[in-house]
Amino acid sequence: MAGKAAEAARELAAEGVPQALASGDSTLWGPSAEAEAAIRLGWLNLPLTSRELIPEITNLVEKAQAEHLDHVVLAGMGGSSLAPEVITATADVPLTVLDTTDPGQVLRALRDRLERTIVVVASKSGGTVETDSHRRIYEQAFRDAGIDPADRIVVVTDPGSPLEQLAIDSGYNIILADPNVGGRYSALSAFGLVPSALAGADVVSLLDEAADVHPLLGEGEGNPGLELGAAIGAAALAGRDKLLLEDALSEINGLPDWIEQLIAESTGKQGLGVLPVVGADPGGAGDELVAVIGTGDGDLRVEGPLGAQFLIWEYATAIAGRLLGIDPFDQPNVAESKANTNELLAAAGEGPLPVGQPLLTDGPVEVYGELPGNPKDLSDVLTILLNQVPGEGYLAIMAYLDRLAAFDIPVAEDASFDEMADAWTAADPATLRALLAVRTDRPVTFGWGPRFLHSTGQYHKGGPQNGVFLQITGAVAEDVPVPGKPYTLGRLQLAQALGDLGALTGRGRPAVRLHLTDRVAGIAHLLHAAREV
Ligand SMILES: O=P(O)(O)OC[C@H]1O[C@H](O)[C@H](O)[C@@H](O)[C@@H]1O
Repeated sequence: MAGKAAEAARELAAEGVPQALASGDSTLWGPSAEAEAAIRLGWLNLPLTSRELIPEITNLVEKAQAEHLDHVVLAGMGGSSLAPEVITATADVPLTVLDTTDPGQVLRALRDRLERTIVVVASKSGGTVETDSHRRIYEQAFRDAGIDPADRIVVVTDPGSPLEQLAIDSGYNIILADPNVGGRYSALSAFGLVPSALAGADVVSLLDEAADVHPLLGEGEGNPGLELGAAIGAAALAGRDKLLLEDALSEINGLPDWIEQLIAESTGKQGLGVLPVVGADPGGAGDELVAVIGTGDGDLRVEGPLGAQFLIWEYATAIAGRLLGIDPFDQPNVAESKANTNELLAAAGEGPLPVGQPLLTDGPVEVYGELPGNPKDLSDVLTILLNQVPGEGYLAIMAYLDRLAAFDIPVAEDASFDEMADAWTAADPATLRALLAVRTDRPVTFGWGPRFLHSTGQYHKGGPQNGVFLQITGAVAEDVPVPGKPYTLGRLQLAQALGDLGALTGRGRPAVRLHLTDRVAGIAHLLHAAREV
């Protein structure tokens, strides 16, 4: 394997690819990708060009500090929030990220220090429904509290987007991003820097870290981006196309979630692609490739501080894309689930969404979908799904739930940290990943919906068709209207789940939806059923 990676890197160097990529050559991915690539390579120079933003960002930060706005909320999906999440977690500064349509999770943010809240509305396209909904909800909440939204909303978007126009009309602070950078490559652009700086992270150091590796990107030797991209691309071509991302020993917090979007959306298309697997222990399957961030054992190790990591992984993804023969800058299948969601909402009008009849009900969990083998209960359903995963395939769990709800679980006042952690784990739907992973030698992934729709969702629909899908939705206790729209967040969330389910079943993939009629009891029941064999 190491030999194949080195050979691929040598060949790429002999063809002059590193120099061409570093100088922004848009022809590297073939004629059909050229037009898109021509407007998508700006990320290569962000360590230098983003410095122009620093005075503007510093002004914004000083103004927010002067007004004591210390609760920073970021509304943004995919590339518009994943990088700030890692940057702030690594810098250990608080940032509330809204990349959900879960009413409970949005209400938690809304009810937290509104009088000291500043909201960054970040959307490259300016048309993303989740972000648009969050903006509407916060505008209303500020007005209801007698606060002028123009004093509290900062917009980050591309020049010319509908959101820019709206922000101008509304008198919002606007920071424009470099339009020649795609969403998932935008970590070092205004999308990564503005919310992170407001939250208190040192973004100049981040740019410095990236600038340190920048000169290496044109090199044929000693180029970490070339080596990583050649290793990922050569491994995938040889059938090792499940990329396990390990960061347990790293000082960088949460980078695998950002890498997941970059790799899954960039490579998962035309029936090809590399599946990132986050949070899993290596299972020894023949198609696994283990990449370690910082220190630890794996097939690949990527060293360096966060700013450098961003640039190296972006460059590596562009290189892997060339080796795989795909366009690493488009996301052709993401729109499909969005279109399904819009159609479902429009067709239902004010009536109920077409959820269908449950196949079975097991306590607080309803099971929707078609399955072979006549399952009698939830335990049977999970066993059948695991058995359906093909030899080269994977199981994807997709939870359209509140990802912070587990922390609401009551714990005894004198509980130790370990006891608290056990209580959270027992209430966390994400625990299902590990419980099912021990029952199969195939990778099991976990994504929060709709967040993953802007990440691995592309791979699920555009990559190799060997996934098996387990959706989880939940009853809504308290819903949130979206001002100016005919739907609530809860309705949008369910329509998103159904829209994606339709896209998956339409491809003939096995997919079921588990609906928790009582969320807390349903998660406990589900985790219990997953333990039974
Ligand atoms: O920044 P936005 O235009 O709102 O886009 C947010 C996300 O939306 C889409 O789903 C794309 O597939 C992602 O790559 C992007 O990061």
